[in-house]
Amino acid sequence: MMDLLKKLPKFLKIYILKRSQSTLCENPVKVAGTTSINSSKIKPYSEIPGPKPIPILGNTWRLFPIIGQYDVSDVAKLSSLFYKEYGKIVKLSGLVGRPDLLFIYDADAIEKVYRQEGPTPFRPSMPCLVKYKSEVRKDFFGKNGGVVGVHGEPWKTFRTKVQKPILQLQIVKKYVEPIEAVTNDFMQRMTEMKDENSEMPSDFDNEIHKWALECIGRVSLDVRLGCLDSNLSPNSEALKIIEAAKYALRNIAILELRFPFWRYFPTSLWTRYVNNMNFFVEICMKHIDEAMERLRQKTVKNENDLSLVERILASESDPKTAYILALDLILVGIDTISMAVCSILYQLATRQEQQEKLYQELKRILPDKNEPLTSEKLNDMVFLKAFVKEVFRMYSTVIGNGRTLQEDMILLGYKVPKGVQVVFPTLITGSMSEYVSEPNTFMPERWMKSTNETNRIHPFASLPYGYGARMCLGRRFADLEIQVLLAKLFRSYKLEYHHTPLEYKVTFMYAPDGELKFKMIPRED
Ligand code: HEM
Repeated sequence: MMDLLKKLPKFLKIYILKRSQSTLCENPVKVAGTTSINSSKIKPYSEIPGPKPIPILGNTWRLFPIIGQYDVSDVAKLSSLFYKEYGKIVKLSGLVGRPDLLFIYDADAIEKVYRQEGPTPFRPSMPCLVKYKSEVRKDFFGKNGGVVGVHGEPWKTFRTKVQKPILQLQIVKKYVEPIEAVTNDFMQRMTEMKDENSEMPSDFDNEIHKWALECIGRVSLDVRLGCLDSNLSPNSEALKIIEAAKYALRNIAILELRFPFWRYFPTSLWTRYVNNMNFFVEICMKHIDEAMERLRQKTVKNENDLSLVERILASESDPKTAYILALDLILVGIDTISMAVCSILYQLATRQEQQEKLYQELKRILPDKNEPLTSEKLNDMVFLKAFVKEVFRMYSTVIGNGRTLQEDMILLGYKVPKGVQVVFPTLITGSMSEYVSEPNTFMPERWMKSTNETNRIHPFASLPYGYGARMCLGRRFADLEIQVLLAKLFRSYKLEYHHTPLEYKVTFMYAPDGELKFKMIPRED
């Protein structure tokens, strides 16, 4: 078109350009989620379908850790009902004291929001934590609030300081051995815990939680916390940490699900929450100070020899960055991963054929089951990684993500004002036939390179770790921890499940709801 224009006489060029500008409003414009739409047909926000505001709903919808505003008890079902009843865009308004929620079940529209989120994306966060960081302990956090529950420039400044080391493959690779050591202790504990039928106890999920806690302690505090020891005394720091971890994150749901009295006066649950958070701040300071002392005593300070914590300490004059980073990683890096592991283990234990495939892959890469892991060996475990991705697609642990719009935007033909909280229901979009072929078939192979071209997956339909500048900061460590656990466990043992099939539910995250009494059978070779 431009080439053609160049060849025309000047007066004709001016005429054509003016005409095209004057008719711009009538021209089709590209709108996320549709092919094109006439801009005069863009519909007002008020016309977006959705349930009529019911005041009581406002009391049940509360912020959900990490991803935004959700009713913790049945959001997965509710989200699916919304889609069936209203279609690809659903507005939930009339929420008491909070902005509207806009659910979008369209991978193109999700892509548009992510791509236009700007340099400081805004993810709605847990109000409890926001209050704790910005009011209760303002003295400690000041302007250095970390990444979770922090927005705008303070978020960007902190994230820029820490994201290079935490996402650098060279650094993550260093943790294969330490995470393997934690995992060996966990497997030892599993063998001690199994009953006369070789089954795990009914609270096995708690043990997985301790493994996750031990892993995150090793990464963010440079220490073995000792949570996997079999005989923890009631006064031990490890036991206190295990208890506090439950209140720091899991019980946030209770605080935020009910009417938020804690916003107005300190309820007993709120006081407990604050005390637990204070305890975590102390733990982080104590272990980071010890790491700093070790670093001071190191004679050779070659950057490549430093741990994650040491790198942060070496690059910052104030240890506060390391304290606060550790706190944030602990807050969001335990339940996410432990619930994901519960789900992956359940899927493997109930899909014997696929477990056998995994075992064959592991046997090929690790002929001797006792040989140590390396990052190269983990890289070769393509079926293992594909299996995890498929679990995330069909049973997304974090069932969605969200962004608060910082600018007005046209989404699916509607003008959406800034300030609205857009929800991306990953759990639903990951199983929509227009984005994923054969969505209801559990097929890890779809994630493997060799799979044929007819296998489609829209890149924004299933994003377990989010996307863009605000994407999960711990994703490389999360992947590593999951891979190490699966490689070690399934190379040496077979897991079976012989009880009533479990339903998935959003209790805190999306995970099988019930006792994970896996039978653990040693592999002969
Ligand atoms: C399977 C386990 C995990 C899942 C599914 C998961 C998922 C997510 C998601 C969806 C987000 C929001 C991203 C966005 O807004 O685009 C997030 C944020 C975050 N995650 Fe993870 N995560 C996992 C494990 C971890 C672990 C182990 C850590 C710590 C080592 C961690 C640290 C963080 C942090 C610090 C953020 C906030 C980032 C920011 O706001 O700048 N996550 N995660």
